[in-house]
Amino acid sequence: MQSVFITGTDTDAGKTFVSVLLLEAINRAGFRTSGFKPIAAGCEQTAEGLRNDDALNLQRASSHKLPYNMINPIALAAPIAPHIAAHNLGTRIDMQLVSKTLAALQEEDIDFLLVEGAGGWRLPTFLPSLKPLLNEKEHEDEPQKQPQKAEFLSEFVAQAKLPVILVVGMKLGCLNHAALTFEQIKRDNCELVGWIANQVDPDMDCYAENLASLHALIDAPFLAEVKHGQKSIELAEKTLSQLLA
Ligand SMILES: Nc1ncnc2c1ncn2[C@@H]1O[C@H](COP(=O)(O)OP(=O)(O)OP(=O)(O)O)[C@@H](O)[C@H]1O
Ligand SMILES: C[C@H](N)[C@H](N)CCCCCC(=O)O
Ligand SMILES: [Mg+2]
Repeated sequence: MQSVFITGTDTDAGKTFVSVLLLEAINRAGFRTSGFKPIAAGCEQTAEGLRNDDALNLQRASSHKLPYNMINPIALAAPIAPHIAAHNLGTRIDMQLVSKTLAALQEEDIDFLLVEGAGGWRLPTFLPSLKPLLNEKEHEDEPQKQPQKAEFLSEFVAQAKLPVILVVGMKLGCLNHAALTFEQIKRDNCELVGWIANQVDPDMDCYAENLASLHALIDAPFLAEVKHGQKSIELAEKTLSQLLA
């Protein structure tokens, strides 16, 4: 099975929009797919539990049907940075659960697992700098613990050796975001399968020049261009075999 991590130049770059089109294209080519949204912030309370739109969209677009908890193990209600949402609940993001769920998914009978990040590449999963949790006072007399270090979702991607696809949300500011993200993925020793230009802003000035500038900035294969409102994506044979290698 091939697993791929979808990152973006920012939140709202179109990771979910593009992921759904990718899953549908790979389904059409006859492969068994599943989406995975390990960490989702911004959920509705339902009778079944917390539900996130990204995870539901990925679940719907997957040809291999799995229970919600496997598609989205960390579901946080507040639509804010996930580590802050967790902190405000007096808890922290359980990355062990994320790793265990990934391992379980990789045991499933599927050809392609698409893992959608949250926000951009350097999404924090834990930061020690937030003010102490309310119940932390009880532990004041305990010996000082080891200083805690910042943790990022990109570390999980590197540890799991997930190849990465970068979705560039085509809007003003994306050149800087794309260049920084590209450079950091390389510095983190992750494999960049390629990048996708996603036209989130239908009225972007000088779209063609911005696209040409991205080609100059990102030294990785250009996989696809997704126009605003595009309903499906055609993947080149080469791209399909690269994704499913
Ligand atoms: N090519 C497109 N055409 C039309 N609408 C788009 C396109 N790409 C994204 N959008 C819309 O832009 C919004 C943000 O896209 P999306 O939710 O996919 O971003 P994201 O990167 O997944 O964000 P998050 O960090 O919350 O996961 C959504 O309303 C989505 O439907
Ligand atoms: C709530 C939002 N739609 C995303 N799910 C989370 C975006 C987190 C961004 C964190 C940050 O880099 O500032
Ligand atoms: Mg999304």
